[in-house]
Amino acid sequence: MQTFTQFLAEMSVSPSLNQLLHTLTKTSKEISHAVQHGALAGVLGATEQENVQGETQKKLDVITNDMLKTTLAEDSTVKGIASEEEDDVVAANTDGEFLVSFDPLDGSSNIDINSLVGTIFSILPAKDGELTQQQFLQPGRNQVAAGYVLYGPSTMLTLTTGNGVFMFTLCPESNEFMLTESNVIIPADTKEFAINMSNQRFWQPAMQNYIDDLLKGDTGVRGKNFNMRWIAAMVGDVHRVLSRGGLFSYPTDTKNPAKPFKLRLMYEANPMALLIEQAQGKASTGYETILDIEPTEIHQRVAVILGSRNEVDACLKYHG
Ligand SMILES: O=P(O)(O)OC[C@H]1O[C@](O)(COP(=O)(O)O)[C@@H](O)[C@@H]1O
Ligand SMILES: [Mg+2]
Ligand SMILES: [Mg+2]
Repeated sequence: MQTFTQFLAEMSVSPSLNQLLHTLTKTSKEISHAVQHGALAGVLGATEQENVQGETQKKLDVITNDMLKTTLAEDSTVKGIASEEEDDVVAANTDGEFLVSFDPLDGSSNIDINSLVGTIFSILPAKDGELTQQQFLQPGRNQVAAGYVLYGPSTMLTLTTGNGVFMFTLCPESNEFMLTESNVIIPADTKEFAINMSNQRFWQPAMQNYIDDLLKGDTGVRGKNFNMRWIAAMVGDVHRVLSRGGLFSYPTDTKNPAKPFKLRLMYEANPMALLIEQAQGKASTGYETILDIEPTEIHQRVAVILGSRNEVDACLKYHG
């Protein structure tokens, strides 16, 4: 079984990307350790603060954000950082080649119930000149690498550098990520979907009609029964889709008219969309391919429909 270091050498990624990916994985091992200690370390529960998006920060949101921010700022390949938990972009090294966007702890509402959480990251090429938000506003198609680390029964890293999707499992004895799945391919068809059904009445008619037909099962136009799963952590739901297929969606809704979308483009939708496309799946907003969106703001939100390509196409037909 290959170690992560051996894998990167074989993939012949550039020395700078190799260095950055090692920084990210090293920090993720430390996060995994912090998450595992949970209540023992007194890191569960909320802080008194809100992030720029008006969400109450969990203690571990702040701790994991600081861990990644510190190690990435010390990495000479990193020019700037954008995080869910930072109002603005953070400058690192003037000559750095990369911009790193991340969700330090995805699914953080799961942390207090000892359920799945993860770290999502996206790496973009840096441009010349001063570090501003503008540098980050590149379509997801430009990502040089993307992935996530899932802190579950095993800690797993899922990575693409644009040449397929690879999964690694953290060995508790050696503390090394070991390659456990190569060239992950999502089955084109599925009988499983993931959506927060409690928002049903707030969706657009297209999504209401699509889900209605899934629920009718073999008595409806789809002619087959579907199962439903919802982990409430995108990282967990996308990991299941990559592992056995499925459709995952957080669609447009009118629950809070000021916030029609929930998931963030730069550090949730884009990295997951790259992994999904690299595994031969599909990722759309319903009207636009996620990786082709020209971002206008680092914290912007988008509707997300992703997974098994034939099922995503079936859903898109309802969107006209
Ligand atoms: O609470 P809901 O509506 O089920 O939403 C769950 C979604 O929110 C998120 O948790 C948002 O992520 P954060 O925990 O990083 O804010 C997604 O991971 C997940 O898909
Ligand atoms: Mg998140
Ligand atoms: Mg988060």
